[in-house]
Amino acid sequence: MDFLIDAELSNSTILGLAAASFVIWYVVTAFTAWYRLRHLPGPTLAKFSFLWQAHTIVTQQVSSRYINLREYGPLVVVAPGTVVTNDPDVLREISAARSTYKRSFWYAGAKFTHDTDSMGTQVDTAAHDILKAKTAGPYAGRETEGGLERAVDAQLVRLVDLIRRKYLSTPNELRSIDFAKLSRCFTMDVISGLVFGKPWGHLDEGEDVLGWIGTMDKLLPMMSVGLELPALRDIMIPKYGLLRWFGPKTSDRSGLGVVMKHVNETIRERFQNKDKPTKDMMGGFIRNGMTRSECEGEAILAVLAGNDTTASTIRSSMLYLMATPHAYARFKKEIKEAVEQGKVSSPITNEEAQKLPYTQAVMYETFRIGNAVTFGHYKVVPRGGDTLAGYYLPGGTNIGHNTLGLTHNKKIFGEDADIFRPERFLDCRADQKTGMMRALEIIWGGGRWTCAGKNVALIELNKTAFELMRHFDFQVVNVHNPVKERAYISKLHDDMFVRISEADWSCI
Ligand code: HEM
Repeated sequence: MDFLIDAELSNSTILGLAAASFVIWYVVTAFTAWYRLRHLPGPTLAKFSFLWQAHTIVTQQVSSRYINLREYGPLVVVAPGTVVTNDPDVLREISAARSTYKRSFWYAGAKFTHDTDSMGTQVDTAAHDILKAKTAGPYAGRETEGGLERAVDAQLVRLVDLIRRKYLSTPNELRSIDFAKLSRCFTMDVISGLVFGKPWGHLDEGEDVLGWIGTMDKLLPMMSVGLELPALRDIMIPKYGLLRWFGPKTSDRSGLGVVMKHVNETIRERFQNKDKPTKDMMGGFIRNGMTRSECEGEAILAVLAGNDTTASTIRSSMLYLMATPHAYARFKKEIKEAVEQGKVSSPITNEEAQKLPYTQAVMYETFRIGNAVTFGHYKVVPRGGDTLAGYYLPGGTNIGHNTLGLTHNKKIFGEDADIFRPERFLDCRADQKTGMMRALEIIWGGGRWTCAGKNVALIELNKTAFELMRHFDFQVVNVHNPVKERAYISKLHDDMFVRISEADWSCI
């Protein structure tokens, strides 16, 4: 009996000791984190705890809170040992070609499988650079039949055709369509067509054929919280972490596993038929010596990074145009004149689009205010520390993009930075325009970390709004709730119902 009481006592003593150790550990680490960055501004809770970020994401306050961080200045503490900036010069400096900043472990948190790293999740700089070099040609369109532009054009033609077939409204019939989904179908077929030479078929009938869209809607919120909490990353990502047991698998009946299975089977066939080279990105990856597992990782990354980012910007362009009558009319007028004067092909070429001032202003204003990326992409301050924007940052500090803050930075974009006004790129001094363009440029990341799909995205953005407005007119169906937006590490949209009708030029 005495023996049992002793055992109970010692068990509760052990529990008590463990709890006390945890509290001491937490207090010491929280104090140390605060002490190291005590000279920097930021929300008080964020200086001691990751709760500020977790709360921001879970309560859907990413957009408002990250934009309002501008009140604190260029560098703001958002979590222990973690700073974000809305200053494009700081971002340019840390990502410059010769910079010694490395990626933080945050990037590894975006892994879907424990044993595959892609260029997007690889935190070792040398290993990242090797993958970047092997994928550079394919991403530049050097391996694509007819080049990147022809591949985008093919999907644009299918998008216009799908709208004519299924979604065109007339005075006698309202065919309301969720443009949030339609825009994702378009970018999904662009990227799958580029990677595999044949689109997955989202634009055949406007359906989420592999279930990717629905899966990402569920996964992104969890992924966004997981990325920001180091403790969670530490139990998920390592070799024997939870991802190994609970991550998506090709044997799954739904979700990401289904897409992975499809991707992996296509790649297996490619490797079995290596003697029959193909003119697409995957063919290029294989010719550049990438292993099967590397090809699998890069294919999923391309779909992940290349789908909703661009789709989100495209639907923002349509939404902001519909909500801004003068911009809608002015854009239409430029389209009408360009077509009548024979200045543009069908579809418009990238080069032609770049010569149309208002088309460019709409594109850049949408890229600014409707950008899909919000914050993150942390790099680590090298040992010895660094001084940025006048603040000393100790070595080991994570510093990341506050893209929302940057795109709403009033010092760069003007006092009315919170509204959509394409004219800001036209009615301004040359130096102001240069400042705005330089700020937008770093949204893609800089140096070795620059977005690999930037050229693809810019081609899509240059053409899509122009072609849609050339053929059709758009109207918001639900004016009280035009769209449901959720912001995580990137933005998600649902229920953006629009009425699309044949373009009516009589009032332009
Ligand atoms: C509006 C559209 C897009 C935006 C705003 C965007 C933005 C970004 C950003 C901020 C990064 C990370 C930079 C960093 O780590 O510092 C990135 C990386 C990446 N993006 Fe994009 N992106 C877009 C479209 C695309 C498209 C269409 C593709 C594919 C065709 C793509 C493929 C990638 C890849 C593969 C990476 C990883 C690059 C690396 O690890 O070096 N992105 N993108």
